[in-house]
Amino acid sequence: MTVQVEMGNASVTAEEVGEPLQQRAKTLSWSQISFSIGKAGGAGSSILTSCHGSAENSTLTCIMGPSGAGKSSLLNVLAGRVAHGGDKTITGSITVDGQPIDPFVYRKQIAYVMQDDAISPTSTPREALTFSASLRLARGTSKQKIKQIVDDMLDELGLTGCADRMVGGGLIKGISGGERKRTSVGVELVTDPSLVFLDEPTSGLDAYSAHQCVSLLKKLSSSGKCTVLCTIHQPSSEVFLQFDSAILLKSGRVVYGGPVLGMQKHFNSCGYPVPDLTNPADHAMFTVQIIDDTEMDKVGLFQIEDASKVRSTSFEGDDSGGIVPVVTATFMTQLAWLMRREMNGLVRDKAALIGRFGITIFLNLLFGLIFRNAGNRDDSQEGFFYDHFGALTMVTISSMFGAAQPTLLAFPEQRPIFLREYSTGTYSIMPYFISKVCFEFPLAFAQSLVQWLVVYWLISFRGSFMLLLLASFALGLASASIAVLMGCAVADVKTASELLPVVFVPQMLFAGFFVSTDQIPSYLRWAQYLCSLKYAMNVLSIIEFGNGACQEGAENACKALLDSNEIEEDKWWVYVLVLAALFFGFRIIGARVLTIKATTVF
Ligand SMILES: Nc1ncnc2c1ncn2[C@@H]1O[C@H](COP(=O)(O)OP(=O)(O)OP(=O)(O)O)[C@@H](O)[C@H]1O
Repeated sequence: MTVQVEMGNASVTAEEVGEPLQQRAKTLSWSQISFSIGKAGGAGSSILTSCHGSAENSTLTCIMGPSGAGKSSLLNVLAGRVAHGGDKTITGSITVDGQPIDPFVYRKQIAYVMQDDAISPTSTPREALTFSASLRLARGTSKQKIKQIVDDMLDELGLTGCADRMVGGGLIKGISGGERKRTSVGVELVTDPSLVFLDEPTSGLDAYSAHQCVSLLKKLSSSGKCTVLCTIHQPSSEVFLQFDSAILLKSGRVVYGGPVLGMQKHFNSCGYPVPDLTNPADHAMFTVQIIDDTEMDKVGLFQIEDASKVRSTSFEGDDSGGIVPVVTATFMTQLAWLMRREMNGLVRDKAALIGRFGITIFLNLLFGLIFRNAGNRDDSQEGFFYDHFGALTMVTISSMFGAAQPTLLAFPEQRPIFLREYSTGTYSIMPYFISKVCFEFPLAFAQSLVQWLVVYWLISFRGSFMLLLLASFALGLASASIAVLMGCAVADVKTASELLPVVFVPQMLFAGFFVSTDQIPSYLRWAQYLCSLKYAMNVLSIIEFGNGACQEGAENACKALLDSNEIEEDKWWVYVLVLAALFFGFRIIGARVLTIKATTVF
């Protein structure tokens, strides 16, 4: 069957778009929704208690209430984005157009726009929407159709003027906050959802942009394409009156649920009338915060669900433990789109690129000038030998930080984007990591090449240029893997930066720079097996001080250096294998950490 639907100015068929476009705006109702954390019935464990309400077909509904009232929790429970199981208990009944649903099963049909705009800063709104549509619409949707859908959506969201400017974020200048929010909405809407949920869509926007944002949601819902439900903090009266319905929560209970114009009547009838010329939303928010729950019960301010409308429990959570995304696009399509985005990110974030190579050149020039000719002096003299070793040490340490630091600083910024996209089934973990590695390899190689071009002849290293370059390239990749794991595990750049010394400084202790391995207490020596710097240093020491490169007359010093750090020349390949294992091992653990996080992200 072909279903004809309107998409902005264009008319497309369900078959052409490839999505089940018979999904039109739907009515979502819920009854007796309770959500608790901790042992059932335990004190203070209840977050939502017997909540009821509905978001009627083609309407705009807001969930409001004081901070901690349970707005986001209710939205997440309705969206199936909070996992039942473990210490979380969710019960109640949810229906879509009268049919009971399990939100865990239904969640893919609900577009969910998170509070923070997790969009790639180097993408343009057009690219962000095209990326989402290409990976989330059904396979076989033609490029032409996707272009049409994206163009229409940009037009509808008022983004045509900035469609080809970068979204921006961090140090990258981009479109305004309101435009970014609309882009986030568009990224979800291109999948043609019948229910759209937004968590605090106006947060961080000025009064005008907040009004514009809600106007847009109103336009979307009243067009009949979708039903919109969002949480909101303290709306102005202009914003409040744009909503069709409001649900007011306090302490996880419903104070009011119904048409916005009925809220005033509810407060009037309970003895707390809205004064003239007062925003009813402000009055409601102030009133529920100054009256305690016992008094609210007494005066009937908490709305009890009409007994005739109470539905028996239709789900009790499936104890699925989290979201298991279903990816629509093929592996190659995912990889191609991710690679394209990585490429754009690399080329467009010029500051990051200049910083990375600029710092590498500056530091290595400094080492080169300080240790000038250190490799050509008489290594049989202890002082000269240690200058030579010191030069190798400094260059190696800078290799490690040079590769790890940019990754560590960039990854926490990309993490929320991954979590959003992975949890909505945009792509799976494998193409994501492959696309990252594909760009990291040439970048890390180029960085090592620049480094050794600067220092090799200035310091007069004795080992083979190519081998020294390859060893520090391997170190760069392995160190970046540790940074990826840290970036996967922590939520923000600040925490990542604070953790940097904890992870990398101990590596220097085990690498034999300051204390030889045989001096480290045996019960701590195991830690060296996790240190990429240690194994890279083993390889680099063999290349620079091993049999082939050691100066005549300095053989004893070279041998003592290798022996004291337990470096065996014929085991160089073992050290290379350990570096490869660390490279893969840390990345696999990082991927696992991220996917676990994505299943419980809400
Ligand atoms: N995973 C959780 N573990 C423990 N407590 C939680 C969890 N999620 C929510 N809560 C608690 O439930 C209550 C409601 O939280 P929720 O985030 O839903 O409130 P909110 O109304 O959206 O607040 P805000 O407007 O400040 O975002 C809060 O007291 C919060 O601390």
